[in-house]
Amino acid sequence: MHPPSKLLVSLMNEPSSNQRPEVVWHEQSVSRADRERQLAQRGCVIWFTGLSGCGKSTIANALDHKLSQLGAVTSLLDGDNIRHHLCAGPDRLASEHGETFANRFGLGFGAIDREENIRRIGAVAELFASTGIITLTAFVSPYARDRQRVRQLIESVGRPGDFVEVFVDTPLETCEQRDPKGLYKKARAGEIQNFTGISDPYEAPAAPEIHLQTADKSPEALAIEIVQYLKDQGLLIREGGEA
Ligand SMILES: Nc1ncnc2c1ncn2[C@@H]1O[C@H](COP(=O)(O)OS(=O)(=O)O)[C@@H](OP(=O)(O)O)[C@H]1O
Ligand SMILES: Nc1ncnc2c1ncn2[C@@H]1O[C@H](COP(=O)(O)OP(=O)(O)O)[C@@H](O)[C@H]1O
Repeated sequence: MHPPSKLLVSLMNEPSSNQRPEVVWHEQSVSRADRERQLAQRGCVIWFTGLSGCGKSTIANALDHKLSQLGAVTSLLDGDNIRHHLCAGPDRLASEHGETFANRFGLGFGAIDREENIRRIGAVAELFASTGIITLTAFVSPYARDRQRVRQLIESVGRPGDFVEVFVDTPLETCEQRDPKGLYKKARAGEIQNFTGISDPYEAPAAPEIHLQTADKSPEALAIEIVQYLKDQGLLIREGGEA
């Protein structure tokens, strides 16, 4: 009886598909604590949520600037911008990737598309926070369950308090008066479907870490409220600079 050939032995030892080990997590030699020590700050996610036009991007930008002045290392992920690439819609994907791919991976504004949008950016924000970066995210993120899932991810990988939900509480009437992109007008005219606040729901946070009452307050003043919270919570280890 000839011994089995080397090829046969290797095939016999090849794990079958249902035995293939799960995706394995690789520990890194540089820890989160190492990175945060180097940056002299705690990685965290500052999650802005609110209606379109409520001031998320403006306030997040003002906060980003103030944190930068304090020497903090930050990143700002903005819904509109992210929907150009990572979470692009089918229209943006079709020419490069084809209709099938675009319809499968392109994101619109239906509930399940928003769920995926927030899931993706929550995962990206976790990667940033785990490298010690103070990560600002500005997304309508209208569904409480989607935001809660991101909170659970961030705080399970890090610790409670690493997810700071900022409710930018601007009344719908004010947002509609502002309407900087003319979207409310189009939504009222039925030209846009699933528009948050008009033809789609917005679930206000029940217990956000920061509830910004924006009426008669400048973006700068609102950003300072957030800086103060971060200092009070010990998330801004580094001091100095004008907040
Ligand atoms: N149907 C509908 N509903 C809400 N918003 C809409 C819609 N269509 C386009 N836009 C523009 O897209 C921006 C919201 O994208 P987000 O990724 O933040 O939305 S979500 O978190 O997935 O709900 C949002 O940007 P901001 O105005 O800066 O919030 C809108 O300008
Ligand atoms: N605190 C504020 N006071 C007055 N206007 C504001 C304030 N915050 C934002 N705005 C204005 O409201 C409009 C929408 O702001 P934006 O940051 O784009 O909102 P969002 O990102 O939530 O859609 C912009 O024209 C902006 O200049």
